[in-house]
Amino acid sequence: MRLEVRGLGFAYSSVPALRDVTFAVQSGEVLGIVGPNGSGKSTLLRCLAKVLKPHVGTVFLDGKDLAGLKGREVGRLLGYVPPPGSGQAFPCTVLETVLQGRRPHLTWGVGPRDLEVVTRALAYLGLTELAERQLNELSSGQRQKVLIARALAQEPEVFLLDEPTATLDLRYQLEVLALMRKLAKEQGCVVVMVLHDLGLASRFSDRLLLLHQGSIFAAGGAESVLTPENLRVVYGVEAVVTKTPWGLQITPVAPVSSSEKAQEKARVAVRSQ
Ligand SMILES: Nc1ncnc2c1ncn2[C@@H]1O[C@H](COP(=O)(O)OP(=O)(O)OP(=O)(O)O)[C@@H](O)[C@H]1O
Repeated sequence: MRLEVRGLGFAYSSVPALRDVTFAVQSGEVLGIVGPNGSGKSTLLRCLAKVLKPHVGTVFLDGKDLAGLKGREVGRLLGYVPPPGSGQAFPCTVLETVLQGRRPHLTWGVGPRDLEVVTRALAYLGLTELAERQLNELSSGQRQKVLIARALAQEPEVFLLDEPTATLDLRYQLEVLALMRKLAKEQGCVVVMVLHDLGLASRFSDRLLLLHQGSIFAAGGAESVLTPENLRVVYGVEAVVTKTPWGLQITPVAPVSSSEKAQEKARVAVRSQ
């Protein structure tokens, strides 16, 4: 599987949110998307998930234009986990919600293999005991786990996860991100995930895409993307970046004043010419 994005652009009404975004992710790779609030991360993921239609540019899945794929086919290929707090909790139980993940695979109703996949997904996220509970009776972290379990049950080739760990406790942050790496490395899935935690992003991603005002500001390995210089320009913070055996540790020290930020931007622009 190869997910390729060429010249993608999107605007809400006439306000641009993404400009000329181009990248590709191969089978077995984990791509982390990072960037400050409003930089376009969720919009990009929603374009990849076919929730939004890009105004320009194309998303290809193994060379096929995503725009031309039918719902069922998209459901078998793409597993999308929306960001925490988006959308409403429907009047469904946990089990019913996770079973929805099997829908693109069903022909004659739910079979033993579907139940096996769903049972495994529930167990993996520690949800077995909550299977009969209504979704709207859960905590936000528990609800997030249900949506991740639903994507697992879908057994897609591409996982698109928007802040999957934002509401999870420490253990499940690690469990979910380690599982995504395992699915990429052992089953050849493509994993694209938006993460605000730059330390976790550096640890669990093969490559990072740093978005700034709707465009790709930097792309590549964590050490080349999460430099103090890039963090200063894009996030507007002075930060100390330390290499650890568990990825990079980013310590924000102080905000950069707007005049310093403008000067730094100009310096970077001159250097990149
Ligand atoms: N439904 C919408 N209508 C109008 N503008 C929107 C809408 N959703 C997002 N935007 C705007 O599009 C831009 C990109 O938003 P997006 O949600 O993609 O950013 P993000 O990087 O995911 O931010 P965050 O880290 O805060 O989740 C922002 O300027 C935002 O205000």
